[in-house]
Amino acid sequence: MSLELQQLVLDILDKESEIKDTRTIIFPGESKPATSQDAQLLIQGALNSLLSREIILYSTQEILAYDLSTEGAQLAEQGSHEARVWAVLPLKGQGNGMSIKDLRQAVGDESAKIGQGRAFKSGWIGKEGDNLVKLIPSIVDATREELIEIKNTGTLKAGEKSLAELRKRKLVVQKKLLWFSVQQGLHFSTSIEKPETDLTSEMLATGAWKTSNFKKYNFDADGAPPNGGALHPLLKVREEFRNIFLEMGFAEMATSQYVDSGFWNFDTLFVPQQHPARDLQDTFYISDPVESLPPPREYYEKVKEVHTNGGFGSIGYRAPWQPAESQKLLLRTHTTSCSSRLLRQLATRKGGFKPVKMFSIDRVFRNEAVDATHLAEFHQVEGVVADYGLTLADLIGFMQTFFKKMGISNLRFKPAYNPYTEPSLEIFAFHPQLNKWVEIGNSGMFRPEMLEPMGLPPDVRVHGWGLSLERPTMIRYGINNIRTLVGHKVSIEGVEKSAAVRF
Ligand SMILES: N[C@@H](Cc1ccccc1)C(=O)O
Repeated sequence: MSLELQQLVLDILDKESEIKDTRTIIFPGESKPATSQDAQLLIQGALNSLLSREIILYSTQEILAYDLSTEGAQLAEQGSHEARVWAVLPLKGQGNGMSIKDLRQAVGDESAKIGQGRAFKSGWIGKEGDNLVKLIPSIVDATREELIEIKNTGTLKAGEKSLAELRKRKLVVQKKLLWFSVQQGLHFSTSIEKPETDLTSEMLATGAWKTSNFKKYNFDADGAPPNGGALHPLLKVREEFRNIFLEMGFAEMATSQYVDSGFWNFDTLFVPQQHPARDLQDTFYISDPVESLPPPREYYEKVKEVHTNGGFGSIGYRAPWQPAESQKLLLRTHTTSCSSRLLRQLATRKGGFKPVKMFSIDRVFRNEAVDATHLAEFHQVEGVVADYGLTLADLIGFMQTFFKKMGISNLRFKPAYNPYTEPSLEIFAFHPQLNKWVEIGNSGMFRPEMLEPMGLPPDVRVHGWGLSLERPTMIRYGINNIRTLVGHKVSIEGVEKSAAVRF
């Protein structure tokens, strides 16, 4: 229809150079002009399309008009309430009149109620005893006539007063009527060419773009809403953890080294060089380059000494030291390598050691067989507190506050082993759906063998705790298979099930 209408408008404009009032347009196949508002809106659609190509110009004209309400439309059809009351009553002097009950039956409750009053006032009806009679043999139903006039013309010749009265009676409503005046535009032509909307590679290759007519870009049009752009669940949960740490007065530490040396990832943490976790099966070693730059000499010597011969009350591992182990390049297996760097910085900073609370949330890598609960790369959330005279009770207190802010208040701690902490505690929380205690993190007080070679004062205690970002994210979003978090969703039933019980 729009194309047909566009053509019609152009043909009229071609003949008459202007359309003053679009309500004069006769639609194809019709005999009368399309004066209705619906027709004008159709015309507006066609005009907009022509306007966008500057084929025409148009201005919008607006008038206030009146229309019948539902009740008004009904009265226009059946007659006003008062006329209907008058019509059913017998004329005075012919019989005994009609009882109110019979009147109600004849015209309905509403017409009987409203119509009686108005008919009395106009002197159309009167009483004969308890009954009603009509007083005059004929009436003019002015209300109905006015309503019909409004229906046909949108207004009343009789003027404002009658209109106001009908509006008060809620028989008519006001509405805006639109129509348009149209002129020829800059690119006026009577043939409608469908303009190109895209510049294609074919047009470029053939040179057709030079003569093509392109649709003007409409910078005011609302774009299609994109359905992407949401944050990944891991990022949302990371933000929650970050906020908890910030609320507790922690600052974020630097975690930029995905690739680190055996020295920072293991040696500084007093992880023995023969520890199974260093094994190729658990750690991704870098093949090119194989070696890191040499570690800071003086510190390196202290770390080596504590590993091989002990010190600070420790007897060390008394195992042969292999410098090559320290300089192996690897993908960090935990963010505790970053905590170690941070602590060494604190020990050597110019103004001397100051207590800190720091956290990190970042990616780590382990050479693990991928299954529903394990990935070869995941994220760790780690908190570290360094201060004078901290005790195990402080660590437990910190973790209780931290996990409470995550909505987990029922914690248990189990003695565990980390090469770099003593005592070490695994953190368990009660999972109400699984109805059992599940491990949610690992923690401990860093050993003197780790802290003292760094040069931290001997009465400084450091404790830390760590957990994965993936596990709480999976719980929060009801995800059973960790692979769902990193792309393709694998849903092998057995895998999903075992993942669910393992939390
Ligand atoms: N690095 C430990 C977590 C941890 C951090 C700090 C202290 C103790 C433990 C892990 O990978 O699980």
